[in-house]
Amino acid sequence: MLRSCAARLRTLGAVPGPARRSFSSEKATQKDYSLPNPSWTKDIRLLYDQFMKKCEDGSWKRLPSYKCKSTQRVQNFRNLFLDTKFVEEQTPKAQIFTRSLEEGLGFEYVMFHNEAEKRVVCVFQGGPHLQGNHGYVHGGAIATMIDITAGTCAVLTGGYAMTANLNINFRRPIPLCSVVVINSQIDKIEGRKYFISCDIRSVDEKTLYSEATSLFIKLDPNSLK
Ligand SMILES: CCCCCCCC(=O)SCCNC(=O)CCNC(=O)[C@H](O)C(C)(C)COP(=O)(O)OP(=O)(O)OC[C@H]1O[C@@H](n2cnc3c(N)ncnc32)[C@H](O)[C@@H]1OP(=O)(O)O
Repeated sequence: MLRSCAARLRTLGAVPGPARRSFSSEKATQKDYSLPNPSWTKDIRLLYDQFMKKCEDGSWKRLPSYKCKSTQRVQNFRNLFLDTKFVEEQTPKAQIFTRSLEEGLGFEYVMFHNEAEKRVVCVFQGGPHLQGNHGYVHGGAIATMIDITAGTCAVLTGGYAMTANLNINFRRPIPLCSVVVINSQIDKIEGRKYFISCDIRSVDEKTLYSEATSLFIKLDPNSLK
């Protein structure tokens, strides 16, 4: 399975080689990583197209994704919650964890948000550098994807929030390089507490790979002090 996966990535030019073009850090920060790239398989492209169709009436929105964010929301977060010295010294080097691997080798995904339904759906293709057991995606990588999908749902609904609790049942192993759909939904909001459930299914929805419940706490200015 891994060999065919690597061969496919080589054919597509996604495996880095000595002659591979490297982006300057400035360009890398501006590239939207949630758009199709040559490492995307037929399945992820198909789902991408289906969700883009759903975006046409405005009920769903594709969420752009960058290695480093410099939006107003991020600036405000830094001002509210981070020490100035830390921001100056550390944040220029910072990158979003799930965008830190080479194209096609790690986390390939695109998220869509439905504001009315308080849902975020993530279409995810786990590349060969996410291996845990042979041929399968590492549980930590699965947890990461559940966390950012549910976290995005919390943040888009309520503002700055952090994971306080995450419970996952891993039902079936996810084959490396396959495509799965992560569906997250806000179940309940109690004050600053956002209870979000999540499941991961195969493209045909027949296989349930994982299910999770989570608690996100909306940050207040004293949360991180
Ligand atoms: C778009 C971006 C997507 C990002 C997705 C990625 C998200 C992450 O990776 S976050 C990283 C992992 N998480 C962390 O590091 C968070 C560490 N924890 C913390 O900093 C704090 O505990 C924090 C911020 C969650 C809550 O602190 P604080 O704001 O002071 O809230 P606190 O007063 O303790 O609790 C608020 C309420 O939540 C409850 N609560 C807090 N933690 C828990 C918990 N683990 N389980 C159950 N209840 C909890 C409290 O009991 C309290 O309830 P009540 O109001 O009824 O008394």
